Amino acid sequence: MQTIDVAEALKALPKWRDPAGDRPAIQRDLKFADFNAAFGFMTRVALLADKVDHHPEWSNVYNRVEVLLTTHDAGGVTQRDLDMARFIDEAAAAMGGE
Ligand SMILES: C[C@H](O)[C@H](O)[C@H]1CNC2=NC(N)=NC(=O)C2=N1
Repeated sequence: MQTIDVAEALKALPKWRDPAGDRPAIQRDLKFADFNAAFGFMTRVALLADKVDHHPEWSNVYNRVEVLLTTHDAGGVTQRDLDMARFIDEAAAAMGGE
């Protein structure tokens, strides 16, 4: 799949940033009211991720979730990451995350 320049991808995703690691990727850092809301968000995302076989790299500490998206096979950010980022933004909003 064709890769998309990270800076270009971020123009359409105001809540996301460039993690500036060793691979091209996009990242969003989220905070929820509590663990229950954070894990509810992760559950929503996990169900879609497995369905579409595109999985976030993420970590959770209590009410915080860090999500990184990249497409391993392509070695960069692709449309699949942008689609997942949009879903994540919707799921985060639904669970009161910001
Ligand atoms: C074999 C399987 O299709 C691949 O490993 C999938 C699984 N989930 C994935 N998730 C993400 N984020 N990037 C991938 O390239 C990817 N590849």
